[in-house]
Amino acid sequence: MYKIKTYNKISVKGLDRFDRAKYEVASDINSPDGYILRSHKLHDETLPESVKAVARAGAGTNNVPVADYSKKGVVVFNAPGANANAVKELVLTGMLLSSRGIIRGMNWSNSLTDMTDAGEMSKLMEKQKSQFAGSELMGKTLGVVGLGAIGSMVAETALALGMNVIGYDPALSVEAAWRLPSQVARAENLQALLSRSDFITLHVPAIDATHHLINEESLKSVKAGAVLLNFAREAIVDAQAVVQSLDAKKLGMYICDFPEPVLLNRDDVYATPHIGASTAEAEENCAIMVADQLMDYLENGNIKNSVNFPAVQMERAGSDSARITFCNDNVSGVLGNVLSVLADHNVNVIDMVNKSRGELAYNIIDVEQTPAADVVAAIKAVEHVITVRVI
Ligand SMILES: NC(=O)c1ccc[n+]([C@@H]2O[C@H](COP(=O)([O-])OP(=O)(O)OC[C@H]3O[C@@H](n4cnc5c(N)ncnc54)[C@H](O)[C@@H]3O)[C@@H](O)[C@H]2O)c1
Ligand SMILES: O=C(O)[C@H](O)COP(=O)(O)O
Repeated sequence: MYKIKTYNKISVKGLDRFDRAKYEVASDINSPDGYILRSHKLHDETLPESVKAVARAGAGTNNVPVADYSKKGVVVFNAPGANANAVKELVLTGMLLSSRGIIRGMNWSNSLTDMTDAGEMSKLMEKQKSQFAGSELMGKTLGVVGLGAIGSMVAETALALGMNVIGYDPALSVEAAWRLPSQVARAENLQALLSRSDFITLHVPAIDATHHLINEESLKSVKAGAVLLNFAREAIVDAQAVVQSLDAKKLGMYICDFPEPVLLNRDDVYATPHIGASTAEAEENCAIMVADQLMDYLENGNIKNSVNFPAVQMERAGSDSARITFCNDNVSGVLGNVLSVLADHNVNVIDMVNKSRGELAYNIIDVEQTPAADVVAAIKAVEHVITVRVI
């Protein structure tokens, strides 16, 4: 029986993927084999030794101490792209809200509670409406910082609305580059993007390199009146610097998914409470994706969409074969030494795969018979081996 501990509200559609004959799934569980979570922060928690994998039902993994878990051989999964459409739609909403007098206009309408005559109200409205006039998105320039799953979708939608789109992404993957519409112009650097954009939208992960990417210095480059949208992470933007720029009438508006005390009750800030991925569809997509990935890892050792381990998949060699998986420091000789252990114990290898990523290597070895406990112990004792499983 595998045990899965859940944190946060995980879609039932995802949890229902776990066959309850093989899995116990609960928020309160001892010695779990795996976690499924959303934004719950794991940095200050002790990880039980039983945990083999952590599945983040979402995109950002900055709430997981990934480097620390890598050293322990714990696989961290996420759900790339599974909530991208939800975020894209909210970014689009933010752009529309910031360019038209929607919120101020609605607030004004709702303030007319003393009026009882519809005709009078209509007359007043026609007289006052010019103060809520806005501008159109068509023809404006959108700068997209980070052109991954969300950034590329936002870029595509903006193009469809008749906007000009420029993008900046120094770490763009080949796969993401293929996805990108050819009309997206490339900005050489962040400053060039900021100086040309009417709207700037951020879609980068929260990592050291992106901490306060938008700060007092970078805000000097924005066009007067530009709108900044941050549906990525709080840490990417220095909110204090944003407020100063807004007060100086440099930045026009700040639309974000991360309220901070300094941002509250301002007409030029709209801050939603981290609801970018909070749609039924996105929650389902994410939960289903990570549940499937977690099960395939626990039952077969296969790894897909991990943020710290290489992608590794291998068909089972046969129904009566056994599978050994192990991860190790990515140094030479470890696989050879493990194979020597198997040879010394007359364990015949049928098929195997070995892949590495950064400082880690991961291996799946199918063997003719289930290895005895002393064989597993001998593999574990090989220098640089971190974890071993027989499944
Ligand atoms: N508000 C929400 O609810 C919500 C929902 C989903 C994702 N997010 C956040 O959005 C982020 C992006 O999500 P995604 O699904 O598009 O991820 P992704 O991994 O598909 O894309 C991120 C992109 O950022 C690029 N990048 C990395 N460092 C960069 C830098 N310094 N400058 C410019 N580009 C850089 C990468 O190359 C990649 O193309 C997530 O990491 C998460 O923090 C927030
Ligand atoms: O990185 C993400 O996927 C989002 O920030 C969503 O977070 P949530 O799952 O807590 O809504």
